[in-house]
Amino acid sequence: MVGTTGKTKGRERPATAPGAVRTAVSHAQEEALRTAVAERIGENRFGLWFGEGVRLGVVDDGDAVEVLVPNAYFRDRIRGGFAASVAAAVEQVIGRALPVSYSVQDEAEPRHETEAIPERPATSDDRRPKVTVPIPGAPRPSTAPAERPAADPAAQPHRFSAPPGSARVLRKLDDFVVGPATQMAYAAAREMVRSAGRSFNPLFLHGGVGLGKTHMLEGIVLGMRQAHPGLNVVHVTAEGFTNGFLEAMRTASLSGFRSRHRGVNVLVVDDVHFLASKRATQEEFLHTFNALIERGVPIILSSDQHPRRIAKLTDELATRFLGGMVVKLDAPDVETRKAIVRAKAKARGVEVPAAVVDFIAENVKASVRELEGALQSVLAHASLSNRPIGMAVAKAALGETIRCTSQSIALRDVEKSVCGHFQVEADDLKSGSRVRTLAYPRMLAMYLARKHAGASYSEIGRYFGGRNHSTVMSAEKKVVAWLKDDVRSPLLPGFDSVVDILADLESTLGA
Ligand SMILES: Nc1ncnc2c1ncn2[C@@H]1O[C@H](COP(=O)(O)OP(=O)(O)OP(=O)(O)O)[C@@H](O)[C@H]1O
Repeated sequence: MVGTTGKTKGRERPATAPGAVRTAVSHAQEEALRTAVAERIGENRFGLWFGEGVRLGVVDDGDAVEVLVPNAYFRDRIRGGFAASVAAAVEQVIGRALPVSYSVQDEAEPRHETEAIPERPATSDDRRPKVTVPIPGAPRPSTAPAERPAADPAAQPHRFSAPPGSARVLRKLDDFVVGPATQMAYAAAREMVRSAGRSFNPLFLHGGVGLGKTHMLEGIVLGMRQAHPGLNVVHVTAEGFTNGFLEAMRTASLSGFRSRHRGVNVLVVDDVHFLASKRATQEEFLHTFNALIERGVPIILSSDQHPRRIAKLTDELATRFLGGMVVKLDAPDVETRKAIVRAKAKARGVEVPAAVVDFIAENVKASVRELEGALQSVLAHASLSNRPIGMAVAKAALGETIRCTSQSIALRDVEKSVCGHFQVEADDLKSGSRVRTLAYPRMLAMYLARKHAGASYSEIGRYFGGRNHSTVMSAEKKVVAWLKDDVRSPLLPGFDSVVDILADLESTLGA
């Protein structure tokens, strides 16, 4: 049995051809269509616009062709720029002209049922797309499948929930580019897969946005299925779990909800920070967690915060999350960023000159998602302007982004980041209070503002409560001294030292 809940983010190629929702699509036919389009528009453009996330399929019993794209931008660009080439390719491969429709993946109406934990109620404020994984011809099991060996695990994408955004191939651990900032998390993920939770349990991954947590969870899901084919791996988001729980309460079907979650062999939960402040769901999750841990079921969790820093998470849950292995993913260093850009370009079948790789990696630092976006932007510029991928195009594509990024690490960002981390109000941070819980964060804020916002001592003093420049200078001195002595800090639970706190704040700032 599987769950289908999740969030929408970076998409990969969908697990199932778009045509599968209307009719079984021949893989060979899709490949032929892709080749015919590529021949017409050239490999580079094809790699850019028809690579990851775009599918071509004959649908409606051979009477139409559907191009399934990841978002409206792609739809407009492909339809606007390549409709004639697609139509000609269709005529060549199918032997006659067929109408071609362009659908955005998340907007495509699912027409084929999937096996899924029916746990997501449709609510009016539910902004996330309904997630279904079409399985052409697959029988729909009415109960959780018993553990059974799979002949080819990779060929059974329906046995776990496709997460967020969904009908797409899960990302592999092998495609995760490892650097010093993620080495430990990566090793832990591999070990979790190898030992299926016997070395430690749970595994809790945390880190800032777009740093690869979901990618790693997906890699674990795939790895588990390959290494332990009989296991029932369920992958949900905390939001999905919450919605499922609320719906089960509303419809008096709690026992079904419980048996679905407590009967799994591996539970993977993304974004557990979503449980913050949700007392009843936390209570339910705690019982699920306990039941699984007692049976030795591997649990893998991700969050944007350390368990101790998830606001309003009960102590019971935080303690349990801390009971296995807690590992942080940090922002990649420049060499890793270069390796990531090279890997992403290679995956698209595009050659990017070393100077352009360096330019992107040296200037886009905040997250891997932004790095991917920057590469996409450079490739799109080159394609749309019919120019080779070079420094001129890269600068034109990213100049504005880079300018905005450096300007945006401004005082208010520092303030926001510090307030968020220490959970204090901006007004209090700027107040005259000297209590340590405010004075220490204020000093760190001043230090960061000096280091990253390029502001003068006086500007910083004025901003943080109308203080004079000497206050800022002495705050900076103090923080430098803390760093030098590697002071252990009681300031923030979950962090050992001021170095850790600052590293975390700087990664939030994208510095
Ligand atoms: N080290 C890496 N190597 C290759 N790709 C990566 C790496 N880190 C992140 N990515 C890619 O960056 C994108 C964003 O990653 P992902 O969605 O896993 O981030 P996240 O940490 O879950 O973000 P969020 O907190 O917003 O949920 C994905 O396309 C992912 O494949």
